[in-house]
Amino acid sequence: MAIFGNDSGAAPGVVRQGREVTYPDFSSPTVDKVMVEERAAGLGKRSIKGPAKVAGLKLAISMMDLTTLEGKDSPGKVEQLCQKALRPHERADIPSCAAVCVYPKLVAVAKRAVSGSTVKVASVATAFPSGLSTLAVKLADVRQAVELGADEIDMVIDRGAMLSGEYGAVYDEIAATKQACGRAHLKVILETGELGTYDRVRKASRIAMLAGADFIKTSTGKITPAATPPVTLVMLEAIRDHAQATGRRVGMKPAGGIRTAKQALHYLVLVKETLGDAWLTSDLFRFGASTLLNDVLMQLEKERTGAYQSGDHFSKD
Ligand SMILES: O=C[C@H](O)COP(=O)(O)O
Repeated sequence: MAIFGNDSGAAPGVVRQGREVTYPDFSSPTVDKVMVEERAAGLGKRSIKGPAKVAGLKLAISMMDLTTLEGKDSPGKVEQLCQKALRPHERADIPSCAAVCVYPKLVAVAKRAVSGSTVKVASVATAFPSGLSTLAVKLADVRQAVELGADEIDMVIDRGAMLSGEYGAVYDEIAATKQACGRAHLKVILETGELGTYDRVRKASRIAMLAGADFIKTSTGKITPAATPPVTLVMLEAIRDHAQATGRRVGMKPAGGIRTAKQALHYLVLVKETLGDAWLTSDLFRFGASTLLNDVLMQLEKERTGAYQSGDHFSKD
């Protein structure tokens, strides 16, 4: 892994808009690539069967941000998504999803559709997915989504700034976005597939948490690689260290490319082994996924009936 020449983040005493700004210490440990990949893969080999599998799959549903982020999204599609998040299956023992995740323009539709339920409305904002707008436009995007009723905001970090070592700028933008969120929870998308190294993922996680992130999230789902077990493990370790140092529990959201029940169970094992049972709740762990739900439902029906049902049995995600 690349090791940064100067790992201490923005130097104290940076002058911004005529005043001197002192940043927190952004230094973060170097990640051992081989070890993190081996550990992440090893934790995926656990065999989870029977009641433990059923419990894990139901938990995964209750932690899901059921997502649609397509240019062709419409009020009708979002209403359908909300119905599915509210009641994923006719079986009464299957929980609702944690949230739906939509573009700002569709927040009001989603909010109406889930009103009176526990399902939250999350909105991507800050010129998702590239983030390449001015800060003023990005903050306006956030404020508008919150005014429309978003309970949670999924922002993207400035990857260009992160890659060129402008850590103070990354921090400032997250802190400003947190302020613009008001009562809404902030999830900070690192877009790990563009950060290039685990060391940078680890540092970006630290910067996001220091700047006030309620959750850190791997990816937009718009580029490959998106969420992977090793990159998630790196972020979980950063969350663990932050909690130990500050007492603050930050949540984790792997997102993008998570499509199977088997993958979901693997992520749950990573969380349990790194952060413990305290994080096995939708307040501290979410899956961002557009198509995972049907596979999880199919596996749950298989556990109940002993046979796979055809995909036609489930409404399309
Ligand atoms: O935040 C969630 C992602 O955009 C969903 O990605 P996915 O379509 O690969 O599941």
